[in-house]
Amino acid sequence: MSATLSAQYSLTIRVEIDHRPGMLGQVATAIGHAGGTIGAVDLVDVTDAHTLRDITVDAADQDHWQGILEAIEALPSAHVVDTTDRTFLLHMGGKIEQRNKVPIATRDDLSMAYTPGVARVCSAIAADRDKAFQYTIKRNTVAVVSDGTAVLGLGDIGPEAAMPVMEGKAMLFKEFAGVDAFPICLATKDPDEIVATVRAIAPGFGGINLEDISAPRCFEIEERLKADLDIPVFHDDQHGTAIVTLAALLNATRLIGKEMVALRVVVVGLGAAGVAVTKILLEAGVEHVIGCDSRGAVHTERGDYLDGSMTPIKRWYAEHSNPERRDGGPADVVDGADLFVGLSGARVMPPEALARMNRDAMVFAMANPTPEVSPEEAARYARIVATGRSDYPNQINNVLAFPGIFRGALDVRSPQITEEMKLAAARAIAAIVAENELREDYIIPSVFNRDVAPAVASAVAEEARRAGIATAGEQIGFAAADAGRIHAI
Ligand SMILES: NC(=O)c1ccc[n+]([C@@H]2O[C@H](COP(=O)([O-])OP(=O)(O)OC[C@H]3O[C@@H](n4cnc5c(N)ncnc54)[C@H](O)[C@@H]3O)[C@@H](O)[C@H]2O)c1
Ligand SMILES: O=C(O)C[C@H](O)C(=O)O
Ligand SMILES: [Mg+2]
Repeated sequence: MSATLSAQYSLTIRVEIDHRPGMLGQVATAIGHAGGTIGAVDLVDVTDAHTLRDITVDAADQDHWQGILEAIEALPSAHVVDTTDRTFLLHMGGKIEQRNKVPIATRDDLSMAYTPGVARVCSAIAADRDKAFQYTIKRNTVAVVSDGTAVLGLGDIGPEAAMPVMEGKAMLFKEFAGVDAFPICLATKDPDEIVATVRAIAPGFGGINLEDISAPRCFEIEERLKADLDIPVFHDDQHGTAIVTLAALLNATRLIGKEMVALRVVVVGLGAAGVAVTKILLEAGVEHVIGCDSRGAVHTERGDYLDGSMTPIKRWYAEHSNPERRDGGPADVVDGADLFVGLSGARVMPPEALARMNRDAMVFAMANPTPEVSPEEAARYARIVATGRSDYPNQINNVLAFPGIFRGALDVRSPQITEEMKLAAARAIAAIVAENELREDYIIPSVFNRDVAPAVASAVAEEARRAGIATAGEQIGFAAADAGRIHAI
């Protein structure tokens, strides 16, 4: 079995096995021959005739599961009683919950936390709206808002189906930066309604993280909310991705010894992420980019540019890229490129085409959950390979950015996240990988590196102070989050 085994496809198999010596060994051997790897083995029940065991097995995919189950069933001494998909089990009832920070055990507790005492706090906030940051969850709370239209690379799957991803983002906010985040999935795709809804819920939040809202609506929604609200609004798929991609590229170019200005870059997928990545690369000094949407390379002589049917953001793209006005799909325009950036969908890039890239080629194939080209295949042609996948080195994922970005912005109560704050975040992520640690398979820190979010937070807060947009001087975040509670001062 050459396919990658993954905890994503971890199955607990309840097996009834004849109660005789060596029978468990037969089951284990059958699973091994079918290519599964065994994790935990638990004894559930024993009778004179049988043992009942739960055997946890990692597989490559659902077909592989089937093969493993058939291999067990083929044994005369064993019988599969039940199976549990551990990924679904983990999602049972959702992944997050709300918790209270103060006890409500006595009448006194109640009269302070709730009426009548709470009324004095309400009045104080009514007299000075700013006090909401001091006496409510606002100071540490972010809304993760999606309309379910561009969920990972799964596309428009609707708000209910988007919830597991948004709950996951909320977990990551809490885990890496102590930020309380709420998943909010909206049953509308209308930009006016989304903007009105987010504006209406904003009083309870210290920041708005837009997530998995498809292009081009995401650009307008973010711009309008930024203009309307006095708290940071950040579309993660645009800016989180851009920041992390730039961080990876800063280190990759250091390793191969090329300047940004000399790079020829091909970006495939000109949605939220692809456009934002292009913009940050241009800000960082890249000059030569070709972008491909699903109709091929974008340029100012393409039919939809000439007849005016191209969207405004792609018109901008056409005017800032592809100076030679090259035509064709990703496999055509990748000739002579130094960097391939994929932010489109599964397997859109034929691996052999990567052979026509320049020496020391870099391939960042970032579509989730399945990249544009498998990293194993890309590694045959490219010197540096990165994907959004967690089971391969160089995982480029926006989780390296958004927790620390919001931590830093909340800490200093910055009303916005500026371009300079994004660049500071990218440099902070890149700098986690020390000069002497840089390698082809280590251009970006692990998403589990606990130094990343604090480094990003302090770079972002520092930049906000430098720009004079920090409205609170004290860093309150990590210490308070570690203590599990934030005290009103
Ligand atoms: N690794 C990360 O951190 C990360 C971050 C953000 C997005 N992504 C991934 O990037 C992809 C795009 O996300 P998005 O938020 O920009 O979505 P989006 O819907 O805004 O954009 C996707 C774009 O890809 C284009 N596309 C689809 N198939 C294509 C093809 N064959 N050739 C060229 N273009 C094609 C679509 O037309 C669309 O414009 C998704 O797979 C997502 O999971 C990864
Ligand atoms: O959700 C992720 O893991 C990354 C990104 O936000 C995506 O939409 O793919
Ligand atoms: Mg996303």
